[in-house]
Amino acid sequence: MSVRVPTQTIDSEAARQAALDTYAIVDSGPEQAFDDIVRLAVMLCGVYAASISLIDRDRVWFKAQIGVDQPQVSRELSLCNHAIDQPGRTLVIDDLDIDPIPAAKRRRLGGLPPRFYAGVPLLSPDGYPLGTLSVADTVPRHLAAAQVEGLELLARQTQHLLELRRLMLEQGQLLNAREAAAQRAEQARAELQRRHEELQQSATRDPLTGLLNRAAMEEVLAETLSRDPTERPPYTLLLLDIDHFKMVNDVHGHLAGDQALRAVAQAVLTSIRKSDIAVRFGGEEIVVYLPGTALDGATEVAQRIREQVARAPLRFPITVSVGIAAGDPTRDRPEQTFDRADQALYRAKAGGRDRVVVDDTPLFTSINPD
Ligand SMILES: Nc1nc2c(ncn2[C@@H]2O[C@H](COP(=O)(O)OP(=O)(O)OP(=O)(O)O)[C@@H](O)[C@H]2O)c(=O)[nH]1
Repeated sequence: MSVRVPTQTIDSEAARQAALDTYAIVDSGPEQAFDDIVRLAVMLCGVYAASISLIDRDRVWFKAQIGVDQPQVSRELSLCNHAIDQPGRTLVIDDLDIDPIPAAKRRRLGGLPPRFYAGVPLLSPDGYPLGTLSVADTVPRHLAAAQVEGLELLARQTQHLLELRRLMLEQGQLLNAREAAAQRAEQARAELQRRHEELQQSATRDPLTGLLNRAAMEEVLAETLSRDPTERPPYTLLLLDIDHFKMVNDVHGHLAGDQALRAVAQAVLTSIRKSDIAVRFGGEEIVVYLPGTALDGATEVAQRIREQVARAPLRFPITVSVGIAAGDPTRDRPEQTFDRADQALYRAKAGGRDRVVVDDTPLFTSINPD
């Protein structure tokens, strides 16, 4: 790490503090790497005490220390605070009795006042002094040039550790920001999808029964007809109508009629497969399209619906009549199949209602004029 030492002394305490805050290190827990450095400093200089001191607003806090009595001291009482007055230089005072710093008077190392002090300022890459790596003793001392140089090397390693910590914090923040942005994007996408589905639902569903509405049926029909007839499977159509529904409304009221309609729709939905399509075609008329289903299968479905309707939990009994017709896309058009189902329904009504009637027109007579 190359550190640009400012040519002037600290021109802004606020900027210095801001630089320190970017490391989020003050009041953090002990870390082996920092502890190792103060241990090495003690061994290198053969002194009683060493510390990595960080200068916070109005206190000096020790990230790592050996032989220092307090976990933190006020700035006025700190020798390190004095050492950063000249951020680019190591401060060495062999004997504080001869060369006194007022703060030293009230500091204690193992209960005794310090006599020797050497501190290397720790700088941010912008040159702001963050604190010091310092050694101290209760007796006067003199460091050899190699020891001072070694102490400065250890200070540089401490700066590397600080930078590593800041980079990891930034990475973490970046990751968090990215995750938060991805989460927000996903939420927005889900919301859009939900609203789209809601709109789709309201545009294609009959609100009373939840069945597809006629507009949706036209859409499905158009889409189906756009495909090659040979790719479309044969199918059956059920045309279902509630019996004497006018009377249900007249006798029990329109709301009860609505309930009956919902019960019939429910009976239809629980009797068909996912691939089948049920449409509220008119007032109380429901069309069910059963692709790939032959007449006998469709008759079973229709009977199931009839039985379910008969068991519907309503205050009054209701029945349905069903007409069924088979369609073959390679031979007849949908309206022809629909007409045949309608005729079968007519016969069910005429035959006494509450029944299923299958169209018996031989398929080969149903010729597609196109
Ligand atoms: N409650 C309610 N009634 C509806 C709704 N849509 C249509 N109807 C009623 O359904 C009744 C249909 O009656 P008709 O077509 O005369 O037939 P029906 O009384 O069922 O007699 P058949 O079909 O011959 O058994 C009318 O009274 C409509 O008002 C609806 O959404 N809710």
